[in-house]
Amino acid sequence: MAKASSSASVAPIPLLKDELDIVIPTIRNLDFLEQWRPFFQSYHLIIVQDGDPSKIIKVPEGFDYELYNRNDINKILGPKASCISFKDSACRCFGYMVSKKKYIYTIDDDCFVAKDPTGKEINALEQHIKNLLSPSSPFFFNTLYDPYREGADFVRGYPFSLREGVPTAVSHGLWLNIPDYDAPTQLVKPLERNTRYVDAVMTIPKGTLFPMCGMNLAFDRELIGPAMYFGLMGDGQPIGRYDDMWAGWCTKVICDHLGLGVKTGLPYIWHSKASNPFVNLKKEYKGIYWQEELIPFFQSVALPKDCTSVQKCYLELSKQVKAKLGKVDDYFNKLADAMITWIEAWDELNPSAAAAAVKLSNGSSK
Ligand SMILES: O=c1ccn([C@@H]2O[C@H](COP(=O)(O)OP(=O)(O)O[C@H]3O[C@@H](CO)[C@H](O)[C@H]3O)[C@@H](O)[C@H]2O)c(=O)[nH]1
Ligand SMILES: [Mn+2]
Repeated sequence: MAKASSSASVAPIPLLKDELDIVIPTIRNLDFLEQWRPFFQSYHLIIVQDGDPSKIIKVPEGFDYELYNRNDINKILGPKASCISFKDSACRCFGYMVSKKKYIYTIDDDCFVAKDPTGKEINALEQHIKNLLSPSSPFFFNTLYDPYREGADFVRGYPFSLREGVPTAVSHGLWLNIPDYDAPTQLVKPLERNTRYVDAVMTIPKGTLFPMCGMNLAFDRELIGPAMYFGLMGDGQPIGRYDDMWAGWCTKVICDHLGLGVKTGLPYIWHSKASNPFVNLKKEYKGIYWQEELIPFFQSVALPKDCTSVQKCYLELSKQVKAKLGKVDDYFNKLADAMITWIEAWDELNPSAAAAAVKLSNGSSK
């Protein structure tokens, strides 16, 4: 007898629907959400409005969101608001701090739904969630890339003792169309577009830094949230467009120390707008030569064994920034202080997580 099978077309419940916030930094109306509606509508949005707080940001109907402008940030954080950048996408990290969810996805408002080589629309959020919910393999490189992916596995010679992997803290997505190039590269190659879709997700090996871009990024807020400070950028600061880079370097050395994983690759988004390369050059230029000292610094960072929580790691990192980078430029002394303010503000807004971190540090979590 033919097997009767009827399944009412019940829409699957979006993964992590009540455990993930979408954080969007913005200076413009959020019409871009229309394209993301099928993928984002079930999730709560945290909109961080930068620039003039009196400007009204239009959000399309039907989205569940909270919006914070500069007045709100100042009211909530008081003097500690000084650690949140103004007039730079770095302001987005305020959204990470006020969220109460386990996971964060952050996306820029000029990023749209991309299509894979078959022409299918990419649900970037779903792929990030898959990346975060499956382990990472930072201690030994798997040449077939993500071994936990459908149709892949660990290759011959991969130690079985390492195949359990470690928890994934960060999922770093990529971009079709406008690549995230620095200003000099953008100036030299104004027409270059990224058309290459690489069907891979890989763990960034332990001990290796990477240039983390904030425009299509997800992370486990409970595992690594306090390290995702996007620094002092924009208005009144000597540098911009190094917010996500700074956060990525701090995050990676702390993930390496705590045995957490960072993945990069899928999903892709469609980055639609090239920001002005001349404006970008003005923002970036100090970072372009400073980073020649910053990278060796992060490569040489050693965190003490008793740094068992992200907060403790981050405060230790702040000390080392002051001691070793303060002589590069006084900006790093200010940044080191702002790193401390960020942790104080984070713990103030997240007291239970802070208490758990202290318990962990005192080893009293037995
Ligand atoms: O002063 C500002 C400027 C912009 N924003 C919001 O931030 C993101 C990114 O802005 P935009 O797409 O205009 O700039 P890009 O150069 O493409 O951004 C890339 O460089 C990084 C700079 O840090 C950024 O993370 C990358 O994505 C948009 O949502 C703007 O609305 C802002 O909040 N304040
Ligand atoms: Mn952009």
